[in-house]
This record gives sequence, structure tokens and C-alpha cells, in this order.
Amino acid sequence: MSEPILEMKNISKNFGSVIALKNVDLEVYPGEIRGLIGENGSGKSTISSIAAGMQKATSGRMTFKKQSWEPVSMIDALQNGIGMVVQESGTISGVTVAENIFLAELSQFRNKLGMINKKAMNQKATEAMRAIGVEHVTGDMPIASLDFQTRKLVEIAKVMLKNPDILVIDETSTALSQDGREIMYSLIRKLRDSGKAIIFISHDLEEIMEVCDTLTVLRDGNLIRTFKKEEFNADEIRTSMIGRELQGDYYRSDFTPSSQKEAAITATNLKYKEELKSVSITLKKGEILGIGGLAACGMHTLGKAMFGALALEEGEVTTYDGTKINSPHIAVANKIGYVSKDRDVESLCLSASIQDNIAVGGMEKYAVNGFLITNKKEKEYVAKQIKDLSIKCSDGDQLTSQLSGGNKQKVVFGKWIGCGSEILILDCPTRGVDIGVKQSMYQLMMELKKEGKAILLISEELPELLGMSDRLLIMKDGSITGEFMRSESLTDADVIGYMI
Ligand SMILES: Nc1ncnc2c1ncn2[C@@H]1O[C@H](COP(=O)(O)OP(=O)(O)OP(=O)(O)O)[C@@H](O)[C@H]1O
Repeated sequence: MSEPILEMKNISKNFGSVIALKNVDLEVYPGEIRGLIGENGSGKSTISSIAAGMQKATSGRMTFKKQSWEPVSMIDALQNGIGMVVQESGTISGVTVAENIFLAELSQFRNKLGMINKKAMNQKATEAMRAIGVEHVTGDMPIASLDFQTRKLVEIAKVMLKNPDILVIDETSTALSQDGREIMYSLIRKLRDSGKAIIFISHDLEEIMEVCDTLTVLRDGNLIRTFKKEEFNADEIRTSMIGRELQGDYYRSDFTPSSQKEAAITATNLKYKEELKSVSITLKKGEILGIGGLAACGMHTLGKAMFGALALEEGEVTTYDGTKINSPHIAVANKIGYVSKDRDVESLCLSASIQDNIAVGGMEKYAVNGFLITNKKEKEYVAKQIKDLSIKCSDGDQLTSQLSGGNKQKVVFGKWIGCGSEILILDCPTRGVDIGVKQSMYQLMMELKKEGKAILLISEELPELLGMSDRLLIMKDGSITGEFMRSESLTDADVIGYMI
């Protein structure tokens, strides 16, 4: 075997009393796609972000290309050969695609008078996007005009421009739909074939087994085992991830579509740019209505519209009693909850505590006599959500920004599930969440369905949609192209043709 390109020895990382990594040894080889898998909070982002210069280890040492490796920042690491695409949003909103890509390197576009040649910069950024196979994005576009998936692709283009020796991709697949994933897979395979190394983090076991050559399992900050391709076995990997076998049903176990007759919420003739072209849907009480499609099909926009968060050009959203939902404020007052795909921007206040984020949704539930909010009641309510969803944290006072990605997602889920929403709009609710917690979320959705709650499940993951929906709508180019009822015989192959 060749020499490792990166050696991490005895790496430990503490955040106050939280031990994120304990004496981890990790070696990465040229020409290898190394998968990292483990439950939420097991240390995957921490170990890879230490290698990529985002933070420093508490102890341990690293060698990269046979030299001692002590990057002082992500930019420093990227310029010297290790680039990382982070799990959270890694772009800056107020500027263009080109300014995001060349943020730390604007000087190369300055002329003698010190002015930036924007035309040249935009052109280079457009070329960087083309180089990774994205045709529809140009350097002059404001980043805020792009959806979540496309912003992720801008981050990938930025890192790829440096032709890194090691590319770290932290839980990015769930931010991408199938077309975006294909772009990413083809890039990392090309890199691997040219002798570079990739560290690939994902919670999708099937994906990670397909894409990676070797797979390292982390649990509670410990490296448990590294599997070679020929040793890949889903059950064994799962067991080493969670330290026990997964019991019970993963998705729901029945195959009969069911719902009440009464509509919970109806969208009529929604029009918004090219994203919604006269879309009408009815979600019934006690129904899980799945919405699937490729990233730009309009499904995420539909979720926003149903929550009243969009200035529609035409059409309206009404609840069963005729209330018009035309602002998030009205939606919340009418017991509509919304988990946005872009959680850090739209669903969480990162600078606030877990308690403040969760409690805000459930005030009505824990207020004494309907209006008196006591600190004790609020704490009890939040502690229950933390326990039910196994949110890995020190306590409710911890800042949300300090949580691992999957644990942030649990906070958003807990906020809306706990507060007695009658209608739940869940846009990629299990994004970045490990399989054990995913299973609990699915079972929780079933309980809510049985209580008569209506759930709009927007997802990029077909197995999740097929596994959970009573009815499934497929969207393409802003329109609904197919409708399927739950059935044991319904497969990916039946619906994919309606997406592309
Ligand atoms: N800045 C921070 N302050 C305090 N604790 C932190 C901080 N960053 C990470 N942690 C903690 O370190 C542990 C490991 O987190 P890490 O993000 O590496 O997990 P992960 O395996 O990547 O999880 P996920 O799958 O949810 O992304 C978690 O318990 C997390 O809460």
C-alpha cells in the first residue's frame, strides 16, 4: 500500500466539558475515497474540520504530505492542499457567486488603480461552475437568488478551483437532489482516479457503501473500526455505529393509504415565477402527503408557500375553516409548523440557546392557565424534547450554534412537533440525522398521523417518500407531474420518470 497522504495521530478535542474526540488515529491514502459515518455528535465534522484548518485539536499531531500539518485557517488549509465543503451553509448572502468564490483572493482581479475587474472575476467564476458541470449559474448572480442546492454547488466549485490533494465533503448529499449528487459523485470519482483523496461524510449507508473505498466508523468521539470495501456489510456497519442492533420498523409497516376525509389545508392555483405554475394540492387530516422531485422542481417553494412565507403572484392557501394563510404569523397562529430545508437561516436562531429555540414553539402547551409562563415549566418542556429526540448537548442552556448538524436538525423538529401543530410542513426533516434518530422521527410522524395531524413531507430521498407517504406527488418544472397512492409494489422506478 502507498504511504498515507494525511496522518492524524492521537487527536483529542474538548469543548469545555464536552469531549468530541478521544485519541483518534486516522490515516488517509492517495487515490482513496474514505467514508466517515457515525451517529449525530460522534465527531465526524470535528475530526475532518481539524484536518481542514477550521479548528485546532486539543492534543495530537498531524502530518500531511510527510510534513507536519498545522493549518491556521480553512483558507490556509485550502491553499496548501486540503479543502472542505461544510455541512452548513458556507456561502455569504449579500454578495455574488463570484465574490463568494474569490472572497479571500480579490486582489488577483485588482488593476493598477486598485479597482477590481468584476468582468474578469465573474468570467472566472462562471468557468469554475462550468468546470464542475453546472451550466445555469454565472459569476454575476447574487448568491441570495440561488436555492440551497445551488449554493452548495458554488461551495464545491470554490474548493475544486484549488485542485486540492484532499477534498472533505461533510454531509452534503442531503442538501443536494439527485442531479446535484451525480455532479458530486462524478467529481469525487475523477479526483480519486487522479490520485487525490476524499473524505466523505454521510448518514446514508447505502450511498456511502456505494461511493467509498474504505469506511471509518466513529462513535462518541472514538474511532471504532475501519472497514475495507470487501468487508462492507450494512448490518455490521450499523451495529458498530450505534453499538447495538436497530430494533423495530424503520419506515411505517403498513402499505394501505389512509387519511380522514376532511381537508386540513388546500392550495389553489399557486403561481410563483417559474417555480409554481398553477399548483393545486389538498392535504387531508391524518394524511402524510409526500412531495418529491429534483431540486429545482418547485417542491421547496411549495413548502414555503403553504406556510405563507411567499408573496404569491396568484392563488391562495386556506385551512379547513377557510382561513387564508398569507403570512408565517397567521400560519403559526393556525397551528401550522414548518421545518425549512435551510435550517440555519430559516428555522433556527443559532445565537440563542436550545431552550429558547424549542420553547418558542410550545408556549401555549406549557403556559399555566394558558398564559402564565414559568421558567420551571419551560425547562421541563424543553428537557422532554431533548430526551425524546436524544439531542446530544450539555443542557438546554447550550447555544444552538455549538451543536452538531444533526442535533440542530433535531432542535428544529422538536420545536414544531412538540408544540401541538395540527399541520406540519416538513421540508427535508431528516436532513443530516443519523439512522437511529431517523427511525424515531418516522415513528413520531406515524403517531402524529394517527392523532389526525396532517403532514406534508417534502423530501429529496425517494426511499423516505415511498416508505412514509399515504400519497405521493411528483413535481417537475413547477408543476405536478404524477400522483401515486401508497402501495407495497410502488418503487423508485415507477416515479423517477415523472421527475426528469
Ligand atoms: N463549538 C462547539 N462547542 C461545543 N460543543 C461542540 C462544538 N462543536 C461541536 N461540539 C460537540 O462535539 C461533538 C461532536 O460534534 P460533531 O459536529 O463533530 O459531530 P458529527 O459526528 O459531525 O455529528 P452530525 O452527524 O450531527 O453532523 C458533539 O457533541 C457537539 O455538540
